[in-house]
Order: sequence, then structure tokens, then C-alpha cells
Amino acid sequence: MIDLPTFIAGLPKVELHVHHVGSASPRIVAELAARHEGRSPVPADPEALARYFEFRDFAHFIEIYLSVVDLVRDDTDVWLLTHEVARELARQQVRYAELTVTPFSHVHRGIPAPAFCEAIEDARRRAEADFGIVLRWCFDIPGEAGLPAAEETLRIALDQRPDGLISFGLGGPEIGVPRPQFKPYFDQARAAGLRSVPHAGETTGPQTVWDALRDLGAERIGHGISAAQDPELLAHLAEHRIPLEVCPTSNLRTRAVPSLEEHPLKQLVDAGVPVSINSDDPPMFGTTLNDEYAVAARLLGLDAAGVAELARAAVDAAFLPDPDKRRLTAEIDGYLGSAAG
Ligand SMILES: O=c1[nH]cnc2c1ncn2[C@@H]1O[C@H](CO)[C@@H](O)[C@H]1O
Repeated sequence: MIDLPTFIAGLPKVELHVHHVGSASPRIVAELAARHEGRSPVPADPEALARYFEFRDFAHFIEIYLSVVDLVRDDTDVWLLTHEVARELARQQVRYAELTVTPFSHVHRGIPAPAFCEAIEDARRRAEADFGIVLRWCFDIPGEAGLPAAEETLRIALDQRPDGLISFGLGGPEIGVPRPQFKPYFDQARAAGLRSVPHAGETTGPQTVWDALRDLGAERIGHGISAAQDPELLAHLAEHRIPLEVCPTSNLRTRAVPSLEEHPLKQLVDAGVPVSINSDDPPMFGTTLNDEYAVAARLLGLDAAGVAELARAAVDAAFLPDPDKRRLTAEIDGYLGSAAG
């Protein structure tokens, strides 16, 4: 039997919670920063960049995140970033990823919506041909920009309707950004066939998760870790099979949890809540999806078979047609069988 990190590295996986700009590799950040030298606080040097990505708290994280968003100036930047993100995911044996993209931020900074959507779509198709990875989009509202951003995100989603778009989300801060105000936008997105995947319960308590379920029709929850504080909510999530997209190192690095040992992942799993393991903004948090699987294995005390079960749970939680889910699950089972044999 191979060791666990090697097993994880070769395990076919799906990634359901990873942000587009937040996945920019140090090389891409450096390339963009160098192109816009002197006009950005983002350092091009990898060591300085690692220090730049040390976050005091969640608000500081969002501030830094937006400074990296500022580096994305045109559709060529968008294409490069997207293609590179897909390359890195495919390298980790990710077969399918739902990438959270924030069109409002880019359109607001001067990239026209059609050009933005063409760039991500072209990169998606090229990545599928080049690396064999399937990408889908979640368009999220950046919560800090409020209802005008909700309106614009919905308009872009419905007017452009890129082929890869499958879901509608809500990111950014939760404090001062109550979920219920976004109900009309989620209603319209859902009526148009998009799935509902808001962030909730990352930096605020369980009530935000209830709001996301009741008002936004959430079918999965981004993070949702504060559900661990509410037994009734845990029972509800378990009973209705509503998955939480858990990103342990992200929670540590934004200081949503004080230490990995205090992360509620095990409580969530023990309560029967479906969870997927995800990387969120991997280079910003100094992690990878493979590392997150290793962290989860440690927190849950899993062997290879247990880790394969996590990978299957993510497939289950994906917005994929059943035949695709069966195929991916069979691939995971086959890999486990051959690795164990
Ligand atoms: O962990 C996270 N929680 C919430 N939003 C995030 C996270 N990582 C990246 N974003 C991104 O922050 C931007 C500002 O709202 C959005 O683009 C959102 O996608």
C-alpha cells in the first residue's frame, strides 16, 4: 500500500469550492504584477507575496483579495488565469471543478461582460482539450458591493448565459451583509435554472446558514462551518442532504477558526452532514486541494478508503448529471482497488 499523500495525489477528485482569482498561482500573480508594476501593492517576488498573503482577519483577506482582482485588466489576463487554474487542478487529478467566478468585479473594472464571458468560455474549452478537466462556473455576488452587484451579476448571468454556467453564489463578508436582501436575485437565478450556492456560516453564526437555506434556496452551502454550533441545523442539513463545502486551511488562514485542531469538520461529519473538502483560494492560503484532503484525513482519522469516501462525497454533491457521477465514482473505486491491491 502506498503512503497517504501519494494516494491522495493520484486520487481522482472533484473540486466544488474554489475561487477564480483566488487560485492565481504565484507565477501568474507575478506576471500580472510585473505587467502593472508601480500601480499595484501586490508584490511580484514569491517570498514577499507569501508575506503579503498573511491575513490579520477576514476583512483584511477581502482587502488583499480585491488588490489581486485589480491586477486582472483585460480578457487576455482572464484567459491566462483561467487556463492556468485548470492546469493546476488537473495536475492534482481533479477531473471536474465548479469554479466561483465574480464577473461583477471584472466588469466593474472595465472588462465588458461579453469579452469576460468569452475569455472564460474559451479557456474552459481549451483546458478540457489540453488537460482533460471539465470546468463549470458559479457566478457569485461579491457581498460587500451590495444590491447593485447582485443586480449586475444576475444581469450578466442571464444575458450572457455562458455554456459553463451552472450556479449562482454569494461571497465576500457576511458581517453587515444579511443574506435575506438577496432573495429576489436568487429567485430569478433559480427560475432561470441556476443552482443556489451561497456562502454562509463562514464568519458568522448558524442563523446566516438558516437564512441562506430559507431565503436563498441554498442547495449547498459555501463553508457553513458555524452550523456545528446548532444541533437543529445539523439535523436539518443531514436530513435534507444539504452539503457543506468545507475548506479547513482557508478557515485557519482567515482566522475563522483559531487552529485546525479546533476546526469543526469532525463534528459536522459525525452529525451526518454531507461535506465536500475544498481549497477555496489555494495559493493565497498556502495550500492545495491535495493538502486539504491530507488535513481532512488527519482531522477525521482516515485511511485511504476513508479518503476515497470523501472524494465520492464530493462527486455526490456536485451539480453533475447522474451518469457522470457514476463514471467518476467508478473511477475512484477503481483507483482505490488498484492502490490497495
Ligand atoms: O473564503 C471566501 N469567502 C468569501 N468570499 C471569498 C472567499 N474567497 C474568495 N472570495 C471572493 O471574495 C470576493 C469579494 O467578495 C468575491 O469575488 C468572492 O468570490
